[in-house]
Amino acid sequence: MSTSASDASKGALVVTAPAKVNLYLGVHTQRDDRGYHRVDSVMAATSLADVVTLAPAERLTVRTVPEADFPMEHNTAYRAACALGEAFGREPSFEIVIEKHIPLRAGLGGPSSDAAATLMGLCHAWGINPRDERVDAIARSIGADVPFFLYGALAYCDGAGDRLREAFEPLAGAPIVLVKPVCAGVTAREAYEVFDQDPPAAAPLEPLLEVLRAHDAAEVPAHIANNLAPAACAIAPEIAGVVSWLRGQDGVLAAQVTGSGACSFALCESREAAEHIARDADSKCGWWSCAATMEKSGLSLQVC
Ligand SMILES: C[C@@](CO)(OP(=O)(O)O)[C@H](O)COP(=O)(O)OP(=O)(O)OC[C@H]1O[C@@H](n2ccc(N)nc2=O)[C@H](O)[C@@H]1O
Ligand SMILES: Nc1ncnc2c1ncn2[C@@H]1O[C@H](COP(=O)(O)OP(=O)(O)O)[C@@H](O)[C@H]1O
Repeated sequence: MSTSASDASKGALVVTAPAKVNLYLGVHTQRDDRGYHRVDSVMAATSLADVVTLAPAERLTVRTVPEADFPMEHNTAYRAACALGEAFGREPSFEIVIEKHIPLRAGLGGPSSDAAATLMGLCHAWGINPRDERVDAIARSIGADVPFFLYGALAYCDGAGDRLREAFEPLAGAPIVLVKPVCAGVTAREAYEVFDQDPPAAAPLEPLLEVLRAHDAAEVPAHIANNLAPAACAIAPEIAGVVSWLRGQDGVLAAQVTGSGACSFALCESREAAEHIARDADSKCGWWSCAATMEKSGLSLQVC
């Protein structure tokens, strides 16, 4: 008989793994040694989250609920556990169960957040400082966005998007709505490939950084930008329809594709507006949607 996520949580570590939105994404044409693009990325953790439970077991297993359409060995949580075990000479003998709430191929950073949650859980179990530079190196080897989730809730990262440049006081509680059209989704790899065919210039970054340094929430919507969005829309044209629909809704301050899509987000005037838009996106358009807020912290760990 298979165990449910709640059975597996007894005597375990439970890590809340938030989704992110890119308040700003500026992709540049320069690449690093791995072929990764240089990016400027401002990411914010949200209240939408996966739940990653790690329970001691005879061997490493990773299971998602609902079940994933790809092998366990490809799961970022599995790869993170193997890499950390190898680096620190430990056997990652844990049953890891990921309750998935963050949609796949959405630009919401689910795979990265799950990997970061796994690293945080194992660091706790093994008495490793998550700020250890070996942990940071493993994080960025799993995915460019993984370090962000280990850093906090609102941060500017550069390099491949994997190097913390500046952390800001979070815009905690700011209402947002997430909307994803019905489509197969967009992977980061596909979006960067299409970007290379005709790279649009990045929007100015500094105005948003200044507004975040001043914690001037009212000015944030004016500076939301993403020059990977045209590539995402070329791959899944439904995304452009979602963004323009969001921009036409009452109570929307700004709307943009998050990361490589296929999800978009809108900053809203109020929670009521975000909830109303989420309901309409679902009932009138048949899209996946979620009213959420920006979070005051990133990953959070509980010992059960
Ligand atoms: C686009 C962004 C924006 O935050 O996120 P998502 O939309 O995926 O959430 C990130 O740059 C994605 O980060 P992440 O999803 O961790 O990417 P990875 O798994 O490391 O990389 C997947 C593939 O994307 C491309 N890639 C990624 C990052 C980068 N700076 N340049 C790239 O060219 C590479 O082809 C790489 O093989
Ligand atoms: N824990 C995980 N959660 C979701 N997807 C994962 C996970 N581990 C690996 N993947 C793989 O990552 C792919 C999505 O990657 P990507 O598009 O870069 O992420 P995002 O959802 O942030 O846009 C999925 O199609 C899946 O094959």
